[in-house]
Amino acid sequence: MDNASGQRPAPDSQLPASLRTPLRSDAFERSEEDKITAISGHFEAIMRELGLDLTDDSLAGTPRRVAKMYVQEWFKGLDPKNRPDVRLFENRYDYHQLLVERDITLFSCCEHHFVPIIGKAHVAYLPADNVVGLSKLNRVVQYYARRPQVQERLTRQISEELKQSLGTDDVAVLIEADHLCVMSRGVNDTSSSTLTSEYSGRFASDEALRREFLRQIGK
Ligand SMILES: Nc1nc2c(ncn2[C@@H]2O[C@H](COP(=O)(O)OP(=O)(O)OP(=O)(O)O)[C@@H](O)[C@H]2O)c(=O)[nH]1
Ligand SMILES: [Zn+2]
Repeated sequence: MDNASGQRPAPDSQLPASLRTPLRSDAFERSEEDKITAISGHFEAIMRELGLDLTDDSLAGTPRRVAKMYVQEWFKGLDPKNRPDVRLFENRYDYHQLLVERDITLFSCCEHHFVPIIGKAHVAYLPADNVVGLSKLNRVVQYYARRPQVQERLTRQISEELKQSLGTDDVAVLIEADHLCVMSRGVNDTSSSTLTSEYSGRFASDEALRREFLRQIGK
């Protein structure tokens, strides 16, 4: 998504500085293929250091598989070219009540341990002059999730993007997620989960609206 001058937008320039994912200014100067080749070499070094035999036919392709997974799947939301184009439609039907998109699949990666964060996002808004194509809500969640993340920043990035794209402050975001860094290592707690929320506009000021949102997502 290059701008009119043919330049790639700076990463996260649509967000306030405090909400941007920390990225260097040269983050996207190298091609995807160059990144995959370099990461593949680094991952091969990790495997060698662990003592694994890379001539084994099952392990031989792993460094490149991991590198492709990082660049093209797990972390594709770092690259501004993958930011979804949020299509709006004129609100001809005058629908101004709560719209909730619940149970959006969320797959992210803990930026402290590089292991998965798995959960659900629930988003809602009050349509004003425009309504949004529903799938774009899922796409916004996925774009910001597919990065090294902490759940708090992810929640606020989604909220900020939706407010800007939908042209309204009346937005709610709630994320419930399991952190594999908590479940599979460290405290090894497999029953706890983490809930974060961001309420803006009328969701912040109107408790009944907030309760209705929570009721609709089964909370
Ligand atoms: N606030 C927040 N913390 C997170 C998130 N994901 C992981 N963490 C925490 O990040 C912290 C990193 O703390 P450290 O003490 O540096 O790391 P650690 O020694 O691996 O910590 P333990 O997990 O307690 O073993 C841990 O407490 C993690 O649970 C997140 O999304 N938000
Ligand atoms: Zn972690």
